[in-house]
Amino acid sequence: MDPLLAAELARCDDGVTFNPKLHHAHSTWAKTFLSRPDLYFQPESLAEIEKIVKLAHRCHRRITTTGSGHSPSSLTCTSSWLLNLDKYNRILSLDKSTGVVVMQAGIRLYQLCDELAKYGLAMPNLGSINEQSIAGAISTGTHGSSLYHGTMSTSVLSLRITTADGVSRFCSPEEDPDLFRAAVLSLGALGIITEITFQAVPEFTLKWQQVIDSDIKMLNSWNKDLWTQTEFVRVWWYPYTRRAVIWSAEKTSEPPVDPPSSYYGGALGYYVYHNLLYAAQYIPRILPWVEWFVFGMEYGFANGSKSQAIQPSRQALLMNCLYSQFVNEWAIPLHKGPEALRRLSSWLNQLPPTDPDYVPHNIPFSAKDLWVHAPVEVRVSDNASVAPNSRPYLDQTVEDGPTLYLNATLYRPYYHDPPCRARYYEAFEWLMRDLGGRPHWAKNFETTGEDLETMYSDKIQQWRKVRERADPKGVFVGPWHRLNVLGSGNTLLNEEIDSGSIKVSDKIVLFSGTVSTGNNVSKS
Ligand SMILES: Cc1cc2nc3c(=O)[nH]c(=O)nc-3n(C[C@H](O)[C@H](O)[C@H](O)COP(=O)(O)OP(=O)(O)OC[C@H]3O[C@@H](n4cnc5c(N)ncnc54)[C@H](O)[C@@H]3O)c2cc1C
Ligand SMILES: O=C1O[C@H](CO)C(O)=C1O
Repeated sequence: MDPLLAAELARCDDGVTFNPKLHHAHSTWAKTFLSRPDLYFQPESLAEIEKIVKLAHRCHRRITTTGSGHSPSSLTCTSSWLLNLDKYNRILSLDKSTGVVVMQAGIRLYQLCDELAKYGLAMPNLGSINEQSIAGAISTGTHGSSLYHGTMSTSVLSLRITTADGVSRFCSPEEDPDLFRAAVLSLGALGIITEITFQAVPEFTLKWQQVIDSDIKMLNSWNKDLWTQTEFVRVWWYPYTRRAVIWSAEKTSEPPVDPPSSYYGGALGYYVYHNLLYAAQYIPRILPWVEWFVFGMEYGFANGSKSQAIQPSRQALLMNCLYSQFVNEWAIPLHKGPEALRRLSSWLNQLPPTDPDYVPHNIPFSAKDLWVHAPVEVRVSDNASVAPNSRPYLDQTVEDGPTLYLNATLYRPYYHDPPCRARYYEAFEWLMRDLGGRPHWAKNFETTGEDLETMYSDKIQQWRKVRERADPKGVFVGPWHRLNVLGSGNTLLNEEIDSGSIKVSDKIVLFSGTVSTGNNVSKS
């Protein structure tokens, strides 16, 4: 054991458990980053959490908190101390009449949804999955897809956070609003969120339908009723076939109806798709055909094909995210959506000016010989009406209007990096920046801290000020934070410089051979 830690432990003989695990391996869900923390903690009480923080502080160690490791970037990677709240996940109180629920912050969203359902309550919205912890989900700005809802953090009424001095503090829009606005989207860099008070809603059932059609039809309805036709709407856009799946859902009191099943929709489709993507690693030019075939088989080859079902919201809002993937998601003003998709299509498809869908894309990178499996997830959210004293400083959504999220997904068949990713993402991010966008904090963006600083201007400065007050020595700061949100200031006493994260690439078979990237986190 580290002699400094041994001495500090001997000094604080307080009977509180301090029980780290050694040799823990932590990886992101997509297995794009792997790290081996020195010590791994799963505390079961607040006293344990506070003790870990105090000891880290005194021993000049950094603490990273991870929920379910679903952030696709290296945000949760560390070679120092890693803490997870899976055993600190109980509901503390629940008021059925007001929908106000207080919970320990490690609770996973599926556990929360199950608990709420017992009392006739639900989360107002969900993203694609329910694996995340509530603290992890709010800490990166997780969102679903609805113009009638904001990001998940907009349902947080107050929270409790253990800051670097080992003291747990409450904050809300009324009580220490600065701390609240910094902590409600903190990227783990302020402290350990231990408790969350959340506004749930009466449980609801959704009647959804999914229609596949031409993308032009979708773009033409953009400014009419595409996003307002029902409370929840999301779109998957397939650029090579120029088609789109529109999923829309409305509350109903009708009895449940299971989604339709088809011989292809289950395991068969899953493996066929996976293996076709794998084949495309060797022959990338088949990707437009793969897109046509896979989505034709899944949703129908004819435009206008439909499917529908009626399910509880906690099932209906989820989707199967399939395989390991890179995700590069940006928030741009909603009204710029048609321009964004048309320019991306013109670039990706290298459309000639004679093509009816052609627009000048102005993207300064070539798409020649570039083949990517490029379904783009198209979603919306609206934080514009959130009161200024509760809006997160690092909120990536559009300040004064509805937000469009474009998510450039790239699957990694059997954990192999797809070809052309670097050039595709360079072009995609260039376009997103050109349209005034900001990246989703959790995802695989390449834009650097300097650009981010410009995008957030005074807000990032305000966030830093509160962060410094909560954690002056950098107990919660690692290389991802330094690169993306902390700027070029002095290295802090506890700050982790070498994360020890390991980059996993297609040259390496996962876990049977890995390469350390040396002193700094490197993006996979
Ligand atoms: C398959 C898949 C689907 C997804 N779908 C969506 C989606 O639909 N919409 C969307 O917006 N995002 C989506 N995401 C991203 C995901 O919601 C976020 O990455 C989320 O932050 C993950 O939560 P987590 O519990 O796994 O947290 P982690 O990834 O483990 O951590 C995320 C951040 O939270 C911090 N953190 C975690 N717990 C605490 C705590 N107790 N106190 C302080 N800080 C803490 C961590 O330090 C880190 O900075 C998806 C990701 C995947 C892999
Ligand atoms: O990060 C994400 O992954 C899925 C897409 O597969 C999703 O909806 C995200 O957001």
